Amino acid sequence: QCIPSMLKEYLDTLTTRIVDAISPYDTITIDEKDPDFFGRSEAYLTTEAYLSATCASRARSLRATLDIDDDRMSLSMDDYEAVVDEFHGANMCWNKSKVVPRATTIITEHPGRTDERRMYRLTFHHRHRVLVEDSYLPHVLAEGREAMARNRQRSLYTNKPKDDWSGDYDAWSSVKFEHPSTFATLAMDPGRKQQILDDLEMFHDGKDFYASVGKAWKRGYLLFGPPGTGKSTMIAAIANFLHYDVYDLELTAVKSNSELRRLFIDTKDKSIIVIEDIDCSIDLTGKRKKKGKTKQKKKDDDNESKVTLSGVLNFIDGLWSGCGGERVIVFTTNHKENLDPALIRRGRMDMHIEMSYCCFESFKVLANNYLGVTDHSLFTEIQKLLGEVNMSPADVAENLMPRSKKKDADAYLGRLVTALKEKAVAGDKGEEEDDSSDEDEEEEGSKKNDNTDKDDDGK
Ligand SMILES: Nc1ncnc2c1ncn2[C@@H]1O[C@H](COP(=O)(O)OP(=O)(O)OP(=O)(O)O)[C@@H](O)[C@H]1O
Ligand SMILES: [Mg+2]
Repeated sequence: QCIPSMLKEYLDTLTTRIVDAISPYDTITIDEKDPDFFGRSEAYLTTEAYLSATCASRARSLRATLDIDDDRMSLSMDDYEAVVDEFHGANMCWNKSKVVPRATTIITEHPGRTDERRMYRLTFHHRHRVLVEDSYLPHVLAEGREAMARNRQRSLYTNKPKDDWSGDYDAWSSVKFEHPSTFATLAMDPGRKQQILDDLEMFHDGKDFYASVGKAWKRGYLLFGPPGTGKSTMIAAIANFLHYDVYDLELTAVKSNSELRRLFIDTKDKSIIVIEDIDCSIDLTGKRKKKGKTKQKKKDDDNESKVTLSGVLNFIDGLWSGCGGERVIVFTTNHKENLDPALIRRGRMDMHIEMSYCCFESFKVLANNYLGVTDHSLFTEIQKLLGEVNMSPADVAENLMPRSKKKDADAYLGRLVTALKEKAVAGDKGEEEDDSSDEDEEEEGSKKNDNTDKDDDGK
């Protein structure tokens, strides 16, 4: 403290030069404070996330933090700890240190807040300099961002009516997204499920590919099928698989195309934008017959919403869709045939996924989910009945739902057999669930279909 600051600076510089001259190691420092903003630098947070996800647990002394709304503690290296990360045969040594200001002149209202500055310092051999700059640091950045995306609390957003918007970023309101559905618990044809997973993985890791072919980094999925076949459940499973936020767009509350554009611009990256029951949300086609419509639908039509088909098409893949990246757009409908072909052509809705009545493979997933049963003497009979009767996975699940803590598989499977038999006797092929008495030609497509893997591609 007695050394004048100019002399100290000179001594520091001299020391650094001497060390550089004799040491074979290079160092890179990543500072906690962002020089341009208050708050912590992105480089520091990303590095911390990378180290926590990869090698920080090897440190003996760890620091635990709990963010507001978080359910579990996150662990990172404690101050003055060091860990070694191996990358392509080279040792990357990470230290965490902190600088404590010599004298605290400001006493803040928050006693816990100090002017301490933490930093990560990466030390590596000089011969790995190119490797570090060209490969290791980009690797740390990419993996760190991925880890941050995995750890963050995800949200479910819904659009507010325009009158309630205030400020610049208030078009959406949100709650925590905590839906438990996953692809493991989703009942559908295993081959089709794998295709969807592969497609999602390709999309998720496809940033460079999309850039190389000059396409905006987004993908559209059309989920269609009768009620209770798992369309909404699939959306939650996709969100959990990709670790994305969900924007549930209520199209009937949007009054104009410009409002729609503004809503789109206000969505963040790594998100799924969902429009459920797109055919009921708005009359986009002009083709739908009016005679069988319910009162509610008629009222919606009378509202003369100014959102037009071209507005929605622009929203999906107009120029504006290029702002930001990593967006998945999902439409659901019970009646694919009512949608305008322009709306669902490939490039807009890239993959058409039919969710159909419960097949035996789907039933096995549900039996395992609900009863923990993978085989049973009633399975053969159930397989035969499911081949004859259309029952939605929602109805099958309801029959398998345990009514007490004691899971009596015999009783619940027996109940399902009875329900299937009753349906078979009634000659009910599932159409009673279909509220579309007004539809002109109802195709066979939405009827019994064990081959859930058929879509327009013939996939
Ligand atoms: N394929 C499925 N796998 C697992 N559970 C399912 C499946 N389909 C339906 N279920 C169960 O049935 C309930 C209703 O399903 P969901 O809301 O996903 O149907 P939907 O296809 O979106 O129906 P709607 O067309 O009426 O919106 C869910 O809560 C879920 O528990
Ligand atoms: Mg639904």
